[in-house]
Amino acid sequence: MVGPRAVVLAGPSGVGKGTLISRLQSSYPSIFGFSVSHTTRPPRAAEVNGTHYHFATEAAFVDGIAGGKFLEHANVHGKYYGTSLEAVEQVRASGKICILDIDVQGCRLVRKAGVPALFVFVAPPSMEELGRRLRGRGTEDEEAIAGRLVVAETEMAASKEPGLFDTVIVNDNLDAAFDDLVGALKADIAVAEEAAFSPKA
Ligand SMILES: Nc1ncnc2c1ncn2[C@@H]1O[C@H](COP(=O)(O)OP(=O)(O)OP(=O)(O)O)[C@@H](O)[C@H]1O
Repeated sequence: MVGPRAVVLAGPSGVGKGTLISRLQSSYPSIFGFSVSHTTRPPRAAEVNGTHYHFATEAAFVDGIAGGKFLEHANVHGKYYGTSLEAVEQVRASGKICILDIDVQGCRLVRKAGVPALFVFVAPPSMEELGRRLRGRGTEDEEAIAGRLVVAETEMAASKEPGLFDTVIVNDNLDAAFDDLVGALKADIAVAEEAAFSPKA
């Protein structure tokens, strides 16, 4: 089975990507899936290799980067994290739509790798509203919020880059944005529903 294409959600921090993703999952259980990331950080107590993360040594991870294994990767406080092409393919092979919540640079790499996906940019109604949401969430201090707002300007510019995003959804009213997202994914959801409800051979 080929399976449905992935959905890539990008957009400034605080725009509501996580909120939209939770809603997709609760409205369509068993249709969406997440790829299992690789990391070089040690497993925590209850974490299972291959389920929560693929735990890797730094040497193996660095080899993987050189070998083009990762669609995107980052080093956070000295530990590597990455999404492998194979992990995304595994979700697709299971018949689910793989959700990728990545930054604009990651989108460029996923495009370049030729991964079949719908590329969605989630935009705020305004920078003022984006700032309000970041403050309202209460998870970052003022300095971090200011930094995120600066990055957001660059991301907004990238959203206009020709051929990068298939659609831009403005998350003003959450219900309307969710309807737009589901509308853009209509055909993909139908493919995944077919896979979920047809008996496996
Ligand atoms: N349409 C909306 N109207 C008002 N508030 C919203 C809307 N969508 C999301 N929010 C709120 O904005 C805040 C940021 O949303 P969320 O955490 O989903 O953003 P995010 O894009 O996933 O951010 P990050 O990339 O930093 O994880 C949350 O407090 C959320 O409840």
